[in-house]
Amino acid sequence: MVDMNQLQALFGGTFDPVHYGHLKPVEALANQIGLSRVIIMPNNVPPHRPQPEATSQQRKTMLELAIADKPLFTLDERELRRDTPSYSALTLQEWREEQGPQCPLAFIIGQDSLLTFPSWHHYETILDNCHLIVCRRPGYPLEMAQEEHQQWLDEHLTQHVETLHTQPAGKIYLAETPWFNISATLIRERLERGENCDDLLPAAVLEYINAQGLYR
Ligand SMILES: Nc1ncnc2c1ncn2[C@@H]1O[C@H](COP(=O)(O)OP(=O)(O)OP(=O)(O)O)[C@@H](O)[C@H]1O
Ligand SMILES: O=C(O)c1ccc[n+]([C@@H]2O[C@H](COP(=O)([O-])O)[C@@H](O)[C@H]2O)c1
Repeated sequence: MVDMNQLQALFGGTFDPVHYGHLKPVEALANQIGLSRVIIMPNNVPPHRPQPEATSQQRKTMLELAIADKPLFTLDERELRRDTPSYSALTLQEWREEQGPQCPLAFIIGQDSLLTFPSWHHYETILDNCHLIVCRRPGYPLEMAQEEHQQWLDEHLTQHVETLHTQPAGKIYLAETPWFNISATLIRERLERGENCDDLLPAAVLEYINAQGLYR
């Protein structure tokens, strides 16, 4: 019998700020595939984008507020402790070394991140250390732009949740999570224009943003 509590999942991001498009698909995912815990990991120096508007400390505080009443989530601060680019390949290698070779591990990303994944630092090594679990995101194609990357994706795809719980790494799972048309960019733009964001992120996070005068 498969022990469905073995799989550990890390969810990395910039979270500038954290919003329902991060939290709700991952909560649905946890129910669908059986995750008792998701470890949220904010980056410090995002490798492929400009520096965030909020400081690392502010982004961490917003995450703490967002997950305070959600026991599914815990926070991992390892990337915040490094001043070098937060390369996922390095982080996941380190996590694998801590957890040992047999433990099933996964990295959760959104569909947009899958599309850029082949441009990530040493991307081909990431699947040596973990599975990739991809949440749906509206507005992004389901196919990779280049044929060779589509081939790479096809070679690693699995539709079997059990495989994620029994094999330590190496598979890509496209989860059928609900769509949320929310981005941190949209929230920053709306806040700059003084528009309402009540339905886009947790109230405690919004209160903190207002108290700090962020994204004005
Ligand atoms: N609405 C969403 N649906 C599914 N996945 C999402 C959504 N928003 C973000 N993600 C995923 O969460 C992870 C962290 O995303 P990130 O912190 O960059 O948020 P973002 O909203 O994309 O930010 P920004 O607009 O600043 O680029 C990424 O893997 C991303 O694909
Ligand atoms: O390692 C890389 O080269 C790399 C390139 C782009 C993104 N990432 C990671 O992917 C996660 C989602 O990224 P983002 O930019 O959508 O927040 C986050 O943990 C990033 O640090 C990692």
